[in-house]
Amino acid sequence: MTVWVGLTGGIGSGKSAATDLFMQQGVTVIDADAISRSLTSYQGSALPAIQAAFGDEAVVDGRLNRDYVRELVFKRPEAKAELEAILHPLILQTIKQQQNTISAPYAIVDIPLLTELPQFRALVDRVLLIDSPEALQVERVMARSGLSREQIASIMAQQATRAQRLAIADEVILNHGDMQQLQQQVLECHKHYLQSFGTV
Ligand SMILES: CC(C)(COP(=O)(O)OP(=O)(O)OC[C@H]1O[C@@H](n2cnc3c(N)ncnc32)[C@H](O)[C@@H]1O)[C@@H](O)C(=O)NCCC(=O)NCCS
Ligand SMILES: Nc1ncnc2c1ncn2[C@@H]1O[C@H](COP(=O)(O)OP(=O)(O)OP(=O)(O)O)[C@@H](O)[C@H]1O
Repeated sequence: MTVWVGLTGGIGSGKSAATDLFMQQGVTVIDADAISRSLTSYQGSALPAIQAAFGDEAVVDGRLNRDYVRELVFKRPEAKAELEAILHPLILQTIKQQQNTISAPYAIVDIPLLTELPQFRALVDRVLLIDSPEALQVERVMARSGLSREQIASIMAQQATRAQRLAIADEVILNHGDMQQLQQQVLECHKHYLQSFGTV
């Protein structure tokens, strides 16, 4: 029986950086965000419903017009709820299908909105939080993407707070240093999971 670790954290907290490091140790990672992207990539199965809900501008050249939809959903909570009602059941179903193909002492599901969405919590046995000071989240996302400080703030306002995430976490990696410090914490956490759940 695989022990499922739900890895979560806010925008720019370092989830991808941490999952890359777990994968380097041979740990299997299911990525909810990658599933969401494949559902909305070229001819993705969620696109007809999204086009029906948001209009022709939402789908361009057979794929999701992410700039257009991002503007809509992070400005209007009812639009966000509508997009989530289309995507989340499909993401949930795909994660379950992928979980059924994996056998390991432990494996990870990277779910950015684990704190916000109880239906996703049911997929995992424990929660690993990648925690980062909010100011650092903003700096990292600004350095990585073309998003403005205001756009990042409006996304963060719609995500759980640090305190809410800490309240559901079984393990916490505080990602406030350099990559080497993150790597060291990932290795310690991996060792702890292997000691607790068996060897890979
Ligand atoms: C709104 C969309 C089109 C924007 O796409 P874009 O490529 O610009 O951004 P990206 O997906 O990288 O998300 C940017 C940041 O917003 C956060 N975010 C994404 N969706 C949500 C949401 N529903 N609620 C709160 N934060 C969200 C992400 O965690 C990320 O940190 C896209 O995020 C989307 O389809 N979201 C709905 C699906 C979803 O809920 N995914 C999140 C976890 S499975
Ligand atoms: N400890 C660190 N030291 C230096 N840079 C880091 C560190 N952790 C993460 N970063 C950088 O910060 C940015 C955000 O990290 P990452 O993409 O892993 O976050 P994320 O939580 O997956 O973000 P999102 O929710 O937006 O997908 C990336 O450019 C990453 O390389």
